[in-house]
Amino acid sequence: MIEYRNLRVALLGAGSVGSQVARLLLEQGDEFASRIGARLELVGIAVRDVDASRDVDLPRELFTTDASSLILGADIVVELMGGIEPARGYVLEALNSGADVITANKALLATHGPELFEAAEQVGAQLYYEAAVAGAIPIIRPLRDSLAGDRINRILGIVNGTTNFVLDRMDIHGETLQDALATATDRGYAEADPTADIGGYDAAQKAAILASLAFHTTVPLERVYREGITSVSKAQVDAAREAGAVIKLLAICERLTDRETGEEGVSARVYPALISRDHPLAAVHGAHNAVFVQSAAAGDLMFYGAGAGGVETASAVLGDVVSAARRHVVGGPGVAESTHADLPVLDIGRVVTRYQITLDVEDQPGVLAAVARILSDGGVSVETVQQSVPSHTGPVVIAGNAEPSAARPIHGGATPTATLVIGTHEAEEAALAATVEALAASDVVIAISSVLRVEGS
Ligand SMILES: NC(=O)C1=CN([C@@H]2O[C@H](COP(=O)(O)OP(=O)(O)OC[C@H]3O[C@@H](n4cnc5c(N)ncnc54)[C@H](O)[C@@H]3O)[C@@H](O)[C@H]2O)C=CC1
Ligand SMILES: N[C@@H](CC=O)C(=O)O
Ligand code: NA
Repeated sequence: MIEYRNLRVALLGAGSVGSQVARLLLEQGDEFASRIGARLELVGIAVRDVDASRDVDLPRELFTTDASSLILGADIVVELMGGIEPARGYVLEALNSGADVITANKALLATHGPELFEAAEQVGAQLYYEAAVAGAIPIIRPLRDSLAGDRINRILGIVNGTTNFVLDRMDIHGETLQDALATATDRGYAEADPTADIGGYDAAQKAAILASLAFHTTVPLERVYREGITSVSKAQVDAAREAGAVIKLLAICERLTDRETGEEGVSARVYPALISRDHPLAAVHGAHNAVFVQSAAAGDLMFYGAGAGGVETASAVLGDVVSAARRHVVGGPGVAESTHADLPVLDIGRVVTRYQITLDVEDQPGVLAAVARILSDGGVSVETVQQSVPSHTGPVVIAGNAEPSAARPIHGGATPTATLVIGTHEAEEAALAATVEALAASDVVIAISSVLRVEGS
């Protein structure tokens, strides 16, 4: 027997995710009422254009362009518009009025999170955001609640569905980045501006959110090192496959000790990296995501599932709606953000990982020794070297995200060339970058065609 009054839900946005949330709220009203002990009443849906065509058939009378009026008097506001403004203003309006807010907006959380959490705390409202990281996969709640008694040391994951879809298509079907991105956009995986996906911005926002939660430290978005996938070439994808590896866009958040100062800090970074085909992350296909969490007591945990997609993401949003609604009905404490550790966020230069450097050299006696000397002088220790002859002279890439520069001509055009693929042991990023510059400046090196980090050992 339901006695609690109806809970008024205002929905902002009816795109890929919002339209599915609205459909499920309407279709599963009785089921939700039983789970919550109160009926959820969808009071309206704010959109830019009430007459726009939508994939989902929803009652026209629910639509409005007046978001502020909807927010007024709502118990729960679901923000699925995306972007910073006006979403930020509406979320603040909702929180200040005492409504709980559910959002999937990682761009907003990663840039204005502290302001929003503060506003929520002031009035005792709650801000829920399970859908903001890794779509349908439960990862926010496990980090915030289930692992609240543990110490998280590292998070390694694929957290952007669009780029995983694109890299997968480039790898398996030989598609171009542009064609694969068009399909991802059609399927509702991509952001309104897909540059956010392929430029690594979306993954960086998620890394900032994950690192902040995991390390009880506010990690500002601008301290997250970011490289997207726009410079990943077909040649790199093909070479990775031939070598039994695959390129994935990874988000990595970890505790680090600065080798120079001994200071403990955290690092959050996003870049395309090589991982072995044997690694479980290599088996994450399409728009799926996977997040590995390494913690002191629980050990290794893996979270896997749909990282993007309208109906899949709606699941995470509705989970938050039900939680918020149950809090209205049965009470209980909310969850405050925990940033007490306040650890420094370390620069990318302090990160330690392995690398694969592919370079074209003159095929002459002594060249290998000269290359080995440059690496050793730079403090970068070589694990493997493979050589093939002949080679092309591709563009020079000085660092992972640097713009390619023109290859130097081979004098006289007759010098035989060879391609060296060097795998390094772990090295500090700063040492590696300086060594790659020294290699590029060396007379024996014709071109550096690829520098990739190697993760997941
Ligand atoms: N599509 C996906 O797979 C996932 C999306 N998200 C996040 O969910 C949010 C929504 O994403 P999508 O549904 O894909 O976006 P979308 O672009 O498909 O839909 C956005 C909706 O918001 C409305 N809207 C936008 N600006 C507005 C404004 N100024 N005033 C009124 N209405 C406005 C639009 O009319 C549209 O109905 C974003 O924050 C996105 O990052 C999170 C996880 C997965
Ligand atoms: N554009 C995002 C959507 C989910 O967050 C992605 O592709 O992962
Ligand atoms: Na999630």
